[in-house]
Amino acid sequence: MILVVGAKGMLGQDLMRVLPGDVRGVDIGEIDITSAESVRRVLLTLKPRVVVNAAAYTDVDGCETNVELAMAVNGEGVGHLAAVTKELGALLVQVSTDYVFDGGKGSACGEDDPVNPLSVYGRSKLLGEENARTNPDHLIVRTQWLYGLGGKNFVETMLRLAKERKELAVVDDQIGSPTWTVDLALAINELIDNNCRGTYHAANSGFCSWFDFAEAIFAEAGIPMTVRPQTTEELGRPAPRPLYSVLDCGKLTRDTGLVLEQWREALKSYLAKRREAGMN
Ligand SMILES: NC(=O)C1=CN([C@@H]2O[C@H](COP(=O)(O)OP(=O)(O)OC[C@H]3O[C@@H](n4cnc5c(N)ncnc54)[C@H](O)[C@@H]3O)[C@@H](O)[C@H]2O)C=CC1
Repeated sequence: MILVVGAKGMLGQDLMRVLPGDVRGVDIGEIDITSAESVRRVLLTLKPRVVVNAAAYTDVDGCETNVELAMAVNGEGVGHLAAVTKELGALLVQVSTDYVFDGGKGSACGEDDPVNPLSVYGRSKLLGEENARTNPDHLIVRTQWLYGLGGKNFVETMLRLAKERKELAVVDDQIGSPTWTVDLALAINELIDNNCRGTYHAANSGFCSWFDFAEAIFAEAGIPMTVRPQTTEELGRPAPRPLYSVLDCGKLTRDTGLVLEQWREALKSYLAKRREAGMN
């Protein structure tokens, strides 16, 4: 059985839809990964063959002021999962982030590039990676700029703001790859299926700035909107972000044969799914 932890989150919901076979999901209410006792109880009862951890404290700016919570969920919580999966002889799949990098390289980051997180969130996720590795049977999947049904994300924020405004300022000096949670779930499935172990990058192909992404969202959704470029400094968010954090996903392709679709194609598929689901 595959157990998805954080099954009610944005990625968790798509993992539940995409992963084949006997899949169970747990989230807050049934498990609290910050508690070693809770993790032990749930995992020893269910005895999964694979645990995919999509649970996290994902409020990047919130992490700056809630350091203890960030470390407990994103760091130590993964340690509890690693200890019990190791005891069970189960694979632990840990979802991580481009924010473990500082974005200073200026070209796509490979799995073995040096890490240097700029934010509390990035540091907490890096601790999660280190803790995941205490189970030798682990898979760490770094991804970025996620959007999906049933989650707070940039696409939904843009579409909501479009109902209130005719003009928006969007950051144009952060570069990355917008990634649809369905495509990430497919990549995680391929990695598990191909018995891959260790660290992998998985994101939709191509890259852009948040500004480019906003323009694409409005163009594909057929919404007239004036988008103005803005710098990260002008926006002034609490947590520093890497400026160039494109992930090199070549290892994923070499080891599984999978190339994730171009980000703009994925965006079109997502917008079509939203329409099918009756969202506007
Ligand atoms: N959203 C994004 O743009 C990115 C997300 N990631 C990573 O991808 C993964 C999935 O992210 P999202 O789906 O956006 O997250 P989300 O915020 O939508 O969902 C997280 C889930 O974790 C659960 N959770 C929180 N604390 C918990 C605890 N103590 N015990 C058990 N469950 C708990 C929440 O109830 C929620 O259902 C996370 O590991 C995140 O760090 C990586 C890169 C970018």
